Amino acid sequence: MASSCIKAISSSAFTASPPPSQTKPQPSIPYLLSFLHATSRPISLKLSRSRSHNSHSHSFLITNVLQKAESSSDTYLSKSSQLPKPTSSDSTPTVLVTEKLGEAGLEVLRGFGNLECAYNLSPEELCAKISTCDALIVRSGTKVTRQVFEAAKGRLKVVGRAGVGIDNVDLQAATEFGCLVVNAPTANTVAAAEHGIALLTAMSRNVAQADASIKAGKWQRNKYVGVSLVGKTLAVMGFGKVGSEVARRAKGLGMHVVSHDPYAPADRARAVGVELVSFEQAIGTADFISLHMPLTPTTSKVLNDKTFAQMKKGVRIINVARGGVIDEDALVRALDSGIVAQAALDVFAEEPPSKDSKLVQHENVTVTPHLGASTKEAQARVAIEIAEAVVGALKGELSATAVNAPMVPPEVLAELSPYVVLAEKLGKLAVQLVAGGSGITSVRVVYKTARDPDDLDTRLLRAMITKGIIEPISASFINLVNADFVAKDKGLRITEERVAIDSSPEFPVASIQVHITNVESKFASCVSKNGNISIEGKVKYGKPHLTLLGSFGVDVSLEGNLILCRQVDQPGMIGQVGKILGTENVNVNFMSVGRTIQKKAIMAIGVDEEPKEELLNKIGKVPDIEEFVFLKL
Ligand SMILES: NC(=O)c1ccc[n+]([C@@H]2O[C@H](COP(=O)([O-])OP(=O)(O)OC[C@H]3O[C@@H](n4cnc5c(N)ncnc54)[C@H](O)[C@@H]3O)[C@@H](O)[C@H]2O)c1
Ligand SMILES: O=C(O)[C@H](O)COP(=O)(O)O
Repeated sequence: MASSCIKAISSSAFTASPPPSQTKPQPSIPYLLSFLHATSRPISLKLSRSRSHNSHSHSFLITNVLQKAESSSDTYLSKSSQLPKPTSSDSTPTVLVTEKLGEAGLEVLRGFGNLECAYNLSPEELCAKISTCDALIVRSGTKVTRQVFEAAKGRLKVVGRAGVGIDNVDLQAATEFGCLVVNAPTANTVAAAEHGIALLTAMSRNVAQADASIKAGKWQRNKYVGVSLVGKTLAVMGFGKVGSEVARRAKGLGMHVVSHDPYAPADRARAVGVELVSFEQAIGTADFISLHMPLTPTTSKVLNDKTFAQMKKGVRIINVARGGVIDEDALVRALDSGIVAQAALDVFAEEPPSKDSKLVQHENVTVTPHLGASTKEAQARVAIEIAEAVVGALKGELSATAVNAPMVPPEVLAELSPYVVLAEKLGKLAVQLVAGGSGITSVRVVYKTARDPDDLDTRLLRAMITKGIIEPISASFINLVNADFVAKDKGLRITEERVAIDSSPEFPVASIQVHITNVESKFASCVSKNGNISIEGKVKYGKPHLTLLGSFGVDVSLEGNLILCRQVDQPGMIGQVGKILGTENVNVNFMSVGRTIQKKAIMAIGVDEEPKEELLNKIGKVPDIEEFVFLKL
């Protein structure tokens, strides 16, 4: 039974991590140190202060006292060069850089240990070399696969991605092999936004085509008449770091800017003079569409035959996000039919694209080879940021830009592990209940527990709720280290409360509640009396269960996918829905009907596979089903 004692754990969770560019060394954490340095001998270190190339901050560089003299030179290798013999003594860390990195970052690395720059390595060459390296720094062109981690034989401790997207790093394998992955999430934002604007303006005035024509000896003034930007509508799809910077700049060009981002706070958009609209409204009204969402299962091929057909004839598309958000074959068809007048693309589903790609060769398409982050300034910032993050990680410091890491002592992790799964699922579920267009800014988490505050470390649970909420809608990867930083960056405030209950403290938490405040829901039944989206979960028999949805008590195992229906509480409802699922061969793994409130009930159905849209439509048409929602877990 809940006692009346409610103790606020933190009113704001966002005091821990400054932005990466201002990050100073954090106090070392013993278990992280042992995690990172499990296989190496202790290093004698001294701290030296150096001016960072980022004019806002100073940084501490680490110099190895014992090895400095012999490790100051680096080795540049090309693909054809002989692979080097191992360069490090046991105690001097070796950092391998496999793609062009700014000189300022290389300088930081030289000051730390052995530096090797070996560009254009084949996968085999990378695997052959990696067992001599403690850290690896890559950009988007190097695939850091499971084979690389296997070949590292436990020596590789850190992978640094000099940029945002880490789709080229096998995170699961990195984690399995105990290798920390860090990135530089903000350093190239402006560069990517500027490239988006460069493509927008170049495309609208046929700059690339006219340039090629004149170089081919032609003078085609009539052929390359362009279109004006002023007064035209630009739809920014994804109002995150890059999207909001593009919007700001497009406003300066006199464009009318709307944005679709189901998860962006409306006030942040309003501050830039941008209206958040639905997906259909955005693509249906735009003269130009600029893509800035991450590549996730939800955004994969989000521009396809069906969505191109909803666009204004003659629309123009810009993509500096990820190639996979467009169905490239469908784009060729849309270009051929004239629905899309022009496209300007920096990114491709496969990079580099094949030489005879119809899309690349299309006369109405302008392409660049993934240059979004490639300005001198951005590359200098990225290089310093990633070099400092890698050096910090090799020293065992917490990193604000870590994207994976077992940061909790194993015994605590073992005890919390079912609650960790529950926390992530609750976050994932809650975010899917938010109606598009209403940004999430405030989340309240309530833990019912019999434990003393000192015996319950909620950082991991909070991080997992944050992960569940943010990861499905963002390019960000969340863990204990970066959860608060990312949440703050996205304008999401998470507060925690502990409700003391009078029972055995054997289990860390009796239940976890997640309340999302000030949003609209796409499933009214999950809104509690105080107007919040409210859900509660418990661990039962070691498995996560949903136990409360708004004011309805339910009991549903959080596995597979979930269909929630609100219905009139009367016999025969389960049979009707079950029959529809059965006819379509959808396997129901559980079903539960929630408590009756004013002759209403909630039916929760767990299904293994994702039902087709037609099937869901059929459920929606069952008489006396008042609302329903499908949720992916
Ligand atoms: N071309 C380049 O060189 C280059 C450089 C930097 C970033 N990028 C790419 O640009 C993209 C954006 O990067 P960012 O740093 O702005 O990331 P971000 O996480 O700051 O922003 C992504 C935004 O997309 C929104 N979003 C998620 N799902 C959506 C959906 N279904 N519809 C609409 N919006 C959705 C999120 O709410 C978020 O606001 C990423 O794919 C990144 O990899 C490319
Ligand atoms: O994700 C990123 O940061 C960009 O796509 C840039 O990639 P790059 O480092 O290969 O230029």
